[in-house]
Amino acid sequence: MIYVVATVRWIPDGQLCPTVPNRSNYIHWIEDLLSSDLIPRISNSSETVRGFDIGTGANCIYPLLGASLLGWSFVGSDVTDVALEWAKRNVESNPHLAGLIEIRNANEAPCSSKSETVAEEAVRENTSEPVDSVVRSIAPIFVGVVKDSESFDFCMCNPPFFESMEEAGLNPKTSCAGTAEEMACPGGEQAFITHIIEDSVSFKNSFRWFTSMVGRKANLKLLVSKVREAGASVVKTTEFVQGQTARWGLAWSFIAPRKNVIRSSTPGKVHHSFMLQGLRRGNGAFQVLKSAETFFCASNLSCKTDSLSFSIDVTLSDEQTQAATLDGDDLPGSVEDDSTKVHSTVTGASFRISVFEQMPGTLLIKGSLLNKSLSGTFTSLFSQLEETLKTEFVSKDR
Ligand SMILES: C[S@@+](CC[C@H](N)C(=O)[O-])C[C@H]1O[C@@H](n2cnc3c(N)ncnc32)[C@H](O)[C@@H]1O
Repeated sequence: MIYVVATVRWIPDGQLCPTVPNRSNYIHWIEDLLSSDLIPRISNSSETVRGFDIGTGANCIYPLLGASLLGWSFVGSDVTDVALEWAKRNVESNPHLAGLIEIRNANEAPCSSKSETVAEEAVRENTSEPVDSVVRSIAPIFVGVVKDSESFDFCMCNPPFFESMEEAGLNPKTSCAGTAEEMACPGGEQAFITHIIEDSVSFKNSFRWFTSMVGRKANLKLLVSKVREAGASVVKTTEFVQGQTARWGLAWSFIAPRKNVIRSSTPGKVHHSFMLQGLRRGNGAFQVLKSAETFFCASNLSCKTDSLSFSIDVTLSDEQTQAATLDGDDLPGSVEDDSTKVHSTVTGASFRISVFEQMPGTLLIKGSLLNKSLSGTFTSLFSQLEETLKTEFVSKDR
């Protein structure tokens, strides 16, 4: 089991208390985006994945999760003194991660103080100005915060979703603890994310992926069209469901997609995940890991279990690989250019299953194909594993 080896120790009274499973689903979606071969990497990017968290909040939850789970480095921005001060405290209270996380004040960006005053007044007065006019009243997102020479693999954002605290209070699907600055901004999430989209055009070469969480499905549709109007070359969306709360993920990029990426006819992905929620008493990551091992051994697959990292490397023998290939499974995304096709002799296909504890009683099970072959076989085995583990460990009344 990989514990979330970061502590969010400091959250002042009234500030947003983060629910971890939804936050880590967003992180893992970004991980999938980064590992997809849809768009190339930014050429000058280093080995360590670098992210920018817009509105990191007092809890600094995304940088702490991303750094502890995946070793990513982050710049986290915010605009309120409370958020900036407490985010720094949270980073300092995790000395093993401190070198990976930098907190920046977006209000120190040029021309921000006037905008902030307008924005704060609008939230206080609960004005419902048209989105386009309030967008300009939101403090800078990237301008003056991202340095000229910098590049990031992605940005992420959990935006202030509402126009006012009254609106936040009316939404039964929202756990509303949080201050006005955290939860609301003039124009709500639509204006905030529109601001990110507009800024992203000027910073198109500084980020590989721009992403944001979206709280309302109706806004998602609208924002997708704004992203297209802005000239993005790739747009992706997803849905995150956690208990009663649904959120959506929006991602876009201005980098040209790889030319002639041909998907093989076999459907399959290189990463899969599912959650085990409401584990029966007495069960935890260790029992789930052992049960997953038994499942693969029973299918005559070779397993190497690492109880320290709570992962299993599963390998198909050459014969099993050849048999699956003959059954029609192939490379998930063979790259073809005009003149050459990449052929591959598939041997010893393998994948890794990892068990992460999200919170007591909730585990995230992740599967990653290690050598990108036999994605169809991997997909099918992973969905059988999901069914087996859910039947064994999760109460039926959930
Ligand atoms: C909903 S909270 C998210 C906090 C944290 N990321 C989380 O997921 O719990 C939104 C945050 O955005 C910050 N914020 C508002 N305008 C901003 C801007 N222009 N740049 C950076 N942060 C901003 C707020 O102060 C608040 O901390």
